[in-house]
Amino acid sequence: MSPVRAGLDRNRIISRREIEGLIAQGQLILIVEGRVIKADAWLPYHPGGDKAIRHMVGKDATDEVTVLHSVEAKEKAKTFQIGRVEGIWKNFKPPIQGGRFRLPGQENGIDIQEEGTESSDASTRSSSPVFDLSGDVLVKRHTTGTSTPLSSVSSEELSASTRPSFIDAITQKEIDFDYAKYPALDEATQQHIIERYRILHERIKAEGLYQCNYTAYAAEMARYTLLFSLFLITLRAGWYATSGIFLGATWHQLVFTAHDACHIGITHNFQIDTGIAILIADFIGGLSMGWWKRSHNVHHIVTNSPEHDPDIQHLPFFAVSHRFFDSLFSTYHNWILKYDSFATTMVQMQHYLYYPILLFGRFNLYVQSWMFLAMGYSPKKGIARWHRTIEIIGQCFFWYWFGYLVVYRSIPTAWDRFSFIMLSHMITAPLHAQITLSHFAMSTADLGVHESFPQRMLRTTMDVDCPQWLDFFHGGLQFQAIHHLYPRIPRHNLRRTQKLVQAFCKEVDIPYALFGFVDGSKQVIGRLGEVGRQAAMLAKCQQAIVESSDYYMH
Ligand code: HEM
Repeated sequence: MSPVRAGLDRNRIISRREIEGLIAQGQLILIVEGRVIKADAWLPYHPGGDKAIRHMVGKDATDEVTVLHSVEAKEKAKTFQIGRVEGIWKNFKPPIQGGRFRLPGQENGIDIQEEGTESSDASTRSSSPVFDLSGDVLVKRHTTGTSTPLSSVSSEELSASTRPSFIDAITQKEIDFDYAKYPALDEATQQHIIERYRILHERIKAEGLYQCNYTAYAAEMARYTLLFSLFLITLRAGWYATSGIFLGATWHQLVFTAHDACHIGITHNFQIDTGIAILIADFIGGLSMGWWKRSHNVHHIVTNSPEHDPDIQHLPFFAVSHRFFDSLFSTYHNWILKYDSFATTMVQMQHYLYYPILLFGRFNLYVQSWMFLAMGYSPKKGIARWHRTIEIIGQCFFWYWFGYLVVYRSIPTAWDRFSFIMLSHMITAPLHAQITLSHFAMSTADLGVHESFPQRMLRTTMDVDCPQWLDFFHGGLQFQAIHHLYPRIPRHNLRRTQKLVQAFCKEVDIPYALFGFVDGSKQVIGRLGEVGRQAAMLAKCQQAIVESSDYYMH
């Protein structure tokens, strides 16, 4: 890797137009604390993956880079500095998100894209529908308030109407989120939020909240050891179903520590924490730490964005926004999330299928892990280059002890093996519920590139209220909003940090979403039900169109 070339004046002021030109040429330019960073040479080495950087191109990435990195990593980013910018940087929309940029000398033609995606829930709300449903009948609504049944609409008008106009009609009234509750997106307001957020970060550091509570981890270890021992004892005793439950409970609990370690939130040493994460995820759990990091890092940066966040891309089973009806292109998977007839059927029933599907969530994670390792997505250079090899060894180890020694050798009958496998995997379902709970009911709108990082995190993430003695069950994931604001704070300090964040939210007037587990679950089921209802209406509309075309054709 060659950082920036020798003799370059790193403090040269680079104009906005010049930066636009560099990005148009395909360079990975981002801004960190007024420094212009060119990350091209670093990309193959980056432990955070390529997409994390690509989503920051053209943007001020100061807050994302600060909270996702160690101090040393942030210092390293400075070695890729090619210049500086003056004043407050106005974000471009990154190319990966559809931003368009003019090459040098290409002054006319394409407009600078700096306002962000317009295909949001918010923009959908503002467009006026042409068609609507009156009961089960598709009608054309007139501005006068009257409506005409579909059978009276001319065939030209029907064929001219596009699919999105139906989606608009259907989703017009179903938008759940009250955006007026959030601060305005003008520069002064957002800068104020950013300023207070950074001050809060300094306070968090000063109060020692980044220091890991190792005693709390000793208690965690004792719990894991107890659960794992109970799994072995009951297995030995021939109580296979009970044994499966204890193994599942061990996995369920261990995942929380893997999550902490993946965020380098235990020792804060990249290699040690990654080693802990690989031990738990691959060797003990059979899941790929690298797969999880790759998707989770992106999730932290583009939280709840239907096109970009893999954590809400669950078609054909779930759609948390009507925008999925448009068969979106996933920039994470690099494929189209097809909203086909199977998805149409599943999404209409998604609020009933939510919990049953979650029971099988862990099986999906194996598939994702193997795909990740087979594709060789881990960085091949730099500090993370050894991950893939050790993860493949971990997978072999897991299938040896779990698949061969436990399931094949220790359990005698096919039925006992089946019930052991199902129970051990299904018992981890609360974890999947917990992960989805924090985001599924929250906003999925794209409010553009001028929304600050803290506001976006708080708009897209909810916390779960629970008594302190139950913290072990939620494993820190109940403080998801706090965690999204400061992902590397050790888990056992999140409850203390919550108080500070609540005060910050009051100060900057951003609502802090906090629900009990039951209420939060109701919110999620409600959202899934609402989108499911929209899916049913869309299906009816499409059916009506097909029937009316037949009518006109004959
Ligand atoms: C040239 C610029 C960059 C450099 C030199 C850099 C360097 C590093 C390094 C050394 C690590 C290892 C963990 C650590 O020590 O903290 C890391 C991890 C990470 N980086 Fe960057 N980074 C850069 C840009 C970015 C950007 C723009 C983002 C997106 C916001 C990003 C997101 C991440 C994430 C999410 C991780 C965690 C990786 C993991 O899963 O362990 N990085 N980066």
